[in-house]
Amino acid sequence: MTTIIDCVGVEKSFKGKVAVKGLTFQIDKGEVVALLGPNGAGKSTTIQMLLGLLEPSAGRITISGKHPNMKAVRERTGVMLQEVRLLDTVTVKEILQLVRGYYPRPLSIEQLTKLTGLDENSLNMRTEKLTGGQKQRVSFALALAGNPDMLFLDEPTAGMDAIARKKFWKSIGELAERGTTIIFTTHYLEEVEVAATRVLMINHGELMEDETPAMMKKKLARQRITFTTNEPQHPGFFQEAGVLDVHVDGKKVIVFTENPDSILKILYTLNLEMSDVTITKGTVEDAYNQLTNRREVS
Ligand SMILES: Nc1ncnc2c1ncn2[C@@H]1O[C@H](COP(=O)(O)OP(=O)(O)OP(=O)(O)O)[C@@H](O)[C@H]1O
Repeated sequence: MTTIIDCVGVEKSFKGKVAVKGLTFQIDKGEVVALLGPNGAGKSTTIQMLLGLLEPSAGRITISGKHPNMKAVRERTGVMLQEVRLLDTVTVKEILQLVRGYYPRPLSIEQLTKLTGLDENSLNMRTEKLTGGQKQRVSFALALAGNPDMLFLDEPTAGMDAIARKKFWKSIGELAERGTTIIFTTHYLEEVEVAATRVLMINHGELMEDETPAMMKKKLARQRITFTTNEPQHPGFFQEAGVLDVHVDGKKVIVFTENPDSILKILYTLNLEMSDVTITKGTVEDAYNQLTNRREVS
């Protein structure tokens, strides 16, 4: 594995207020990394430091051994930041051509439209006439214009409709298959399951977890056994070892456990009438909520 991003003991304070604390991680070529954390956790600040737009107050960031704002690094980097600002009075095609011109080996306009879903009609539109969704596509096309081998995406799908988001992650998948290294933030946790190979979880500016989405789910997510019964308060639901929590709502019971198979066997031995039995696997969202709640409480 080739390390591309090396972040060692990175800190950032704004007027004495700490936004990022002692971040240390390495990212290898081809990884698709989700940077997760609640509002204000320090994700955007971290991305801006990785891009060389903000200088760390302490610590060191190198990209393939170089400072992030060196030309050789910027030429290989594509960026979508939260706020989309485009030059006015030019057409989409003109702005794409302009930006392509900065790079030694840009993608063609055809490749860009294919990856981003921009159509002929929007290529000829002036940027100030674009809808929010079209602006997002242009912003994505601008990020890809230089044929980057590293992509930084800060909440790239915020404000996209469901179809646009699907198309976006399909293209990200294609880029990942070609070996593009991708770092993104999102508040849509299902996107983490679809796209990420690794999750870096940040809270209060500190790195809390560094693992795959599957590990995160396995380690943290509780699974649910849901059923309906005439005896929802039966002590057996509450007392079995391996039962983490029980919610009762009328006749409906939800048993939370990490081991649904063995708990289900035990529930059947109680000889109750149980119907509508379902097992729901934990999601990254559940895992994330548990993790955040746990940290807030502790
Ligand atoms: N330019 C700035 N000046 C002062 N404080 C800042 C600045 N940028 C960020 N902060 C503060 O640093 C902390 C981390 O902010 P950051 O934007 O990195 O969080 P985030 O995880 O990206 O949040 P969100 O999910 O809301 O985008 C917050 O307390 C924020 O108010």
